Amino acid sequence: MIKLVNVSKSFSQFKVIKSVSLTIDKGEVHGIIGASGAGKSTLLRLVNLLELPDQGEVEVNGQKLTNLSSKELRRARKSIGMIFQHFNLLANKTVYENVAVSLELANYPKKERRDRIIECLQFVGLKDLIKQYPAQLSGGQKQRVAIARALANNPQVLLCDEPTSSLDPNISAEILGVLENINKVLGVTIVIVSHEMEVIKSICNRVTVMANGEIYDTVSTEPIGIHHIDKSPSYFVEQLAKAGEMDDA
Ligand SMILES: Nc1ncnc2c1ncn2[C@@H]1O[C@H](COP(=O)(O)OP(=O)(O)OP(=O)(O)O)[C@@H](O)[C@H]1O
Repeated sequence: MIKLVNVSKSFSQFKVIKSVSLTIDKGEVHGIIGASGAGKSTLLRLVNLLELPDQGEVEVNGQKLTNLSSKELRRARKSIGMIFQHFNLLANKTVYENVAVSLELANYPKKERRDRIIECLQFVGLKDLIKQYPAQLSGGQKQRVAIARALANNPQVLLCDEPTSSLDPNISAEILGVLENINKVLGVTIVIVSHEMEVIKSICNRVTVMANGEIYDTVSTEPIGIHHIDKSPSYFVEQLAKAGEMDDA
């Protein structure tokens, strides 16, 4: 599904990705974790050629992206969705229009656009907010819009760059639930960059650990499930009481 072969990338003189080879199979939820500056986001952006590699080959869905013309690359990118830590929504467009833009850019048949937009917003649980602007939404709702936008063109792969890092733990859990659903229900292969081990352990079945621009290891894992935190006031009081008991001990 995704194959990187000896991919390297430098910014100025600094080699950020050093001859990395990685294969991700169809249907995986693949995590990429590592310390800050390890090269996780750059590696993810190399998968859809948002960053062009200096060397090496990138193949997605059986197509060598590194061999394509810019027109062919635009077409190939329809099957690769992406979401970001800060959502990257268009502030002057409504929820509906944010999703519509992605279909317009892809020349999706005009007559079918409305149904497709509603379908995607329904999938992420936002059908009732189509007329709102991003500023009127919570962080979790903004990320859901970004997910709907990424899903609109029926991608085979969804790249997620720190998708929950701006969200509180409960909202993170909800977004992870949406991503898990996309993988299970729609069969989309997911690659998720995160510096949070809890996030990676919750839904990933294979994980690449990066260090200094290289792959330190890739391991198969059993997802432990998404941890929803109790939001009730009694839970907070209980936790504070426990902390007090530990201080007394
Ligand atoms: N466009 C760029 N121009 C110059 N340097 C860059 C650029 N993008 C990334 N870098 C540098 O490349 C290195 C790897 O960055 P990258 O964002 O891939 O790491 P990361 O593992 O995702 O880190 P973090 O978790 O902090 O986001 C860093 O030293 C970063 O400063």
